[in-house]
Amino acid sequence: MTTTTQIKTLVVLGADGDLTRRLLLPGLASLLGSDWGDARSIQLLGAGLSDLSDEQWRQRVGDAFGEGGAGPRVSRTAQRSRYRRCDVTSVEELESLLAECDGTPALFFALPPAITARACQALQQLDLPEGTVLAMEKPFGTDLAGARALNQLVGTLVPENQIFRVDHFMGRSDVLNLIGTRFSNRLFEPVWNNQHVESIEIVYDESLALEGRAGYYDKAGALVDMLQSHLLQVMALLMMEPISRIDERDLRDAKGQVLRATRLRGAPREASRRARYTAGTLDGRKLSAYSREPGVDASRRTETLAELTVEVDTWRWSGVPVVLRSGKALGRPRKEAVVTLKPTPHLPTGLLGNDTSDQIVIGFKPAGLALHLDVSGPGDPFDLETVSPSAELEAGDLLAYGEVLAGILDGDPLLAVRGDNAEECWRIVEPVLEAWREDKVPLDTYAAGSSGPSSWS
Ligand SMILES: O=C1O[C@H](COP(=O)(O)O)[C@@H](O)[C@H](O)[C@H]1O
Repeated sequence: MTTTTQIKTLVVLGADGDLTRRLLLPGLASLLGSDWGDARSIQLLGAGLSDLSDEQWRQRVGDAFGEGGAGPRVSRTAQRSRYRRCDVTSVEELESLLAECDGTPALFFALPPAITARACQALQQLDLPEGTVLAMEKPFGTDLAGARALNQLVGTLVPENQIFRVDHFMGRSDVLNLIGTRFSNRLFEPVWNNQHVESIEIVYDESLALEGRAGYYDKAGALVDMLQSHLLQVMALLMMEPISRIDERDLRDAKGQVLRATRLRGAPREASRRARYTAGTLDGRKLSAYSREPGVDASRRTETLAELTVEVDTWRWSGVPVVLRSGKALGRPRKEAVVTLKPTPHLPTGLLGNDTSDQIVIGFKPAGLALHLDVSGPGDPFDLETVSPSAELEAGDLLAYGEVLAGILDGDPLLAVRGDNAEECWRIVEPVLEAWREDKVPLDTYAAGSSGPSSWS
């Protein structure tokens, strides 16, 4: 179900922050420059603690818009946008901000969870215009109890379908491709179960290091930054039951069913690994150890590489290990979901088999699709070798944040994370967070630029 009121003003709370500049504004520019922008216009109102004049703000918007796509419509929105200095935890200041909105607003909280919660408490004192939409960045809360409390709080402000818990992976065409690939080809569904699948791996290994984000990252770590949010969403799309239609209810119900059935494959000691990078060389660039990065509190023991093995307890998936892994400063970036099939029940005697398993690989950044199959090799036709027919896929027209913003501004929560699903993601990782806090799982190390701890291979 979507809201019927049209959003007229996008209010960015935390407009002076890094996320707004790096992701949100370029995403908005890509949306305004698309067909969507032909039919719709939007007022942009930035709010933050910095003292910025409208002119300074417009300059920032113009620069960030330049990264998402220029064009007259895009520059017009930048030139008309306004900025207000605002303490978002103050009822009076929020009230004046809302009074400046033209028509129904979408409030985008580009803020840490604790400030978002305080801003929502302040909003409880105000009457929000009918149809107001609230959009919140990840992480949604900092643990299960926090996510539950935040869900209750935002639930007092607007109905669930007007709450957009943003996960930009859900706006990425290479991730949404999981739906198209799975459900528009007969090839995959018959083997998409524990009778045929041996294991699943969802990996997002990045060569990016901290990129000046210590203030946020050091408190989150790889597990919360990537697995708790993005990779569990990818897993839910990859493993959900076929849906009847692309609508928010079908899709979010199907994802929820997977998430509710997901548990760690054993105790955290067996089902999780963590590591942190030490000094090394990446793409010819010398990187210092994570612990020596400006803004890092070494005593916090934040991991920069996290791995979890989970299982989805359903008839379809029971017994299949699912490995989720993501890390920073890795020498061999690898961003993909790999479905490994079981060996055939019998290889005809006389056929010299490869001992590799068939695999279906769905690539993210770059988007792609590959199959690894055994076929007759050169020379002796009964001596098999592995081939990998593959296709590179084009990226979608919109940046991920553009896609996500389209949903927010149209009031369609299809790509947003529903409250119950956000809580499930915390429930899944909570035992690991606790075990890591209590140091029950060793913190391994790897050199920046390597492919991870040597003991992991
Ligand atoms: O949300 C995040 O995602 C990025 C990876 O996503 P991408 O679309 O930029 O490839 C990750 O680098 C960052 O740490 C995390 O906060």
